[in-house]
Amino acid sequence: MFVLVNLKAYPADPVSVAEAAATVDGTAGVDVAVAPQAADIARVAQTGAETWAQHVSPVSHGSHTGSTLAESVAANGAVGTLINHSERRLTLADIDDSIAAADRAGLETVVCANTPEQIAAVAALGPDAVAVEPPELIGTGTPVSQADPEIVEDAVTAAEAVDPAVDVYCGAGISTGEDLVAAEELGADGVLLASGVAKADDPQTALEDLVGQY
Ligand SMILES: O=C[C@H](O)COP(=O)(O)O
Repeated sequence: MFVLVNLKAYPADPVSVAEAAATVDGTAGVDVAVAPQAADIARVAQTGAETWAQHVSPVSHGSHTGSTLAESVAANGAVGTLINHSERRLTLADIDDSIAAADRAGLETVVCANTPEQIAAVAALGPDAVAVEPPELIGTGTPVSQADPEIVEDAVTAAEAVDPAVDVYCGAGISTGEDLVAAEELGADGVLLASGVAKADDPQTALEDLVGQY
């Protein structure tokens, strides 16, 4: 089971969370990675935690002020990237170009989508994985696996029909080991989570509990 902890723009200390993630990584068959702000990628990667970008721009080297270059995040230690997170939406053409940019840089790709229909569309673009997240549940603490289990099952079916090689993750409101088990039982290969760890009083304990309860 893969767990990607997205730190978004929360004020949690990215290095402390990464150190905690590195400590629990691999426990009970759970692989834990951290996606910090782009500016924090290098120091997060230096902790030894598996480090991801939250976004890469659909561009290569050139005149693209303000971009997040896939080659740059890879050079600073990221091994993968989210694309089209619900809070960083892209056009379908830009999703395609961001996947191409990530592929050029050797980054793994997880493309997010809101619905099973969108999951089918982005799975056709050849990412390593897709992630379904109902926006209305993000940050609520109500796990998608409880509030809308059908969307996870339908996303798994939709991705499988397009490309069985594409892994399927789910996210929104996930914070406990029980949520991980529920996601897995719905067919997910992993989860995205954020507030359950980044906004916890003690992110290390939150991660230890998450993995310990799985
Ligand atoms: O990338 C993570 C997701 O948007 C889930 O966020 P959440 O765990 O705060 O609901």
